[in-house]
Amino acid sequence: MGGTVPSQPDRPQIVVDRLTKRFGGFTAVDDLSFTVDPGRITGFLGPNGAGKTTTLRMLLGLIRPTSGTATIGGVPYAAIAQPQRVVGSALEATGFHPGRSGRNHLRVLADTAGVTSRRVDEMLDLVGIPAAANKRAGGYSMGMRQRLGLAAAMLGDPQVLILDEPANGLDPEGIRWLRGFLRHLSSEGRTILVSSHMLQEVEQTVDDVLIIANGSLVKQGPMSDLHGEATSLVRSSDPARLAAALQEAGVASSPAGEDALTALTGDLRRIGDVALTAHVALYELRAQGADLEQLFFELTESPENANRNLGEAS
Ligand SMILES: Nc1ncnc2c1ncn2[C@@H]1O[C@H](COP(=O)(O)OP(=O)(O)OP(=O)(O)O)[C@@H](O)[C@H]1O
Repeated sequence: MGGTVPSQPDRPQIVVDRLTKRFGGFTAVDDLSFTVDPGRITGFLGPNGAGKTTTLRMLLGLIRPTSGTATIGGVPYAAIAQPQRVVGSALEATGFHPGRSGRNHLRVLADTAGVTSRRVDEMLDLVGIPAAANKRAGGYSMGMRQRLGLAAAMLGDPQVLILDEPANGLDPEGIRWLRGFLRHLSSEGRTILVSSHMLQEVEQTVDDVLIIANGSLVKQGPMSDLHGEATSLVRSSDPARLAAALQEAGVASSPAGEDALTALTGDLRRIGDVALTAHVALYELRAQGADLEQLFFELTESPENANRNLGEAS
């Protein structure tokens, strides 16, 4: 706070550079570096205890790094003049006064952030809990508390959103809603960082992934790189001919029963295009999906194998 305040770029990037946090002799975050780009949803993934929350807390200026830096739009969080207008965050779905209604909770925050109370009602609408606005937040379900947390994060109309496990406690409908919500915000060019301890939970939500284990980065890149590990089941009129055509197109495959192949790609369009060109009729074409659970396990349980497991992906 105080001093000269550098102006924030319109589309701020998050940059974490050699960030380390030790608690006594224990290293929770270990020389971690990554960037998070605007206009994309980035999943910050790792098993329980990997150091995600600790990293987010340093990013939000709540705890001090042992070494390294974390900046948003080029400056540390603490140096941002009106942080709620630049960065919205929801670290955990607690911290609500249980006796206070959702609306009153947001009003208190709106006052602090210098935001009109009209915006409070707009945000309650935005997150889909207007009917619960006057109910005690203490009686909210986990999903409703998550939505209230998102409403709070969005109060200042921030360009950057940092959310810790926002899908926790949401039912499938809630997760689908969250996906649409975040997608809309990222399409407006906002920078969105979302943590999760389950890759599958955010598989269809995020554009990019950052995977950490034991406080260190094991993988950063587009989600499609992980999907690149996928395979597809292809049933067709002429599997041998299709296998040859796929091979020519650089896609390996192996027989999978009578009229089927397993192709080593999750790119269904590509298979469809190759089949069309080869004049092979497709009877079934379905992504079998990378075994994300297995992949996540391999990445986070044996970081030294990460690059090998992911081939060229970086
Ligand atoms: N204040 C603290 N003092 C000591 N150790 C801490 C402190 N905060 C976190 N840790 C430890 O640091 C490690 C990383 O914790 P962190 O909460 O960042 O992990 P996480 O990836 O967010 O996990 P989870 O998904 O369980 O929230 C854990 O082993 C945790 O016990």
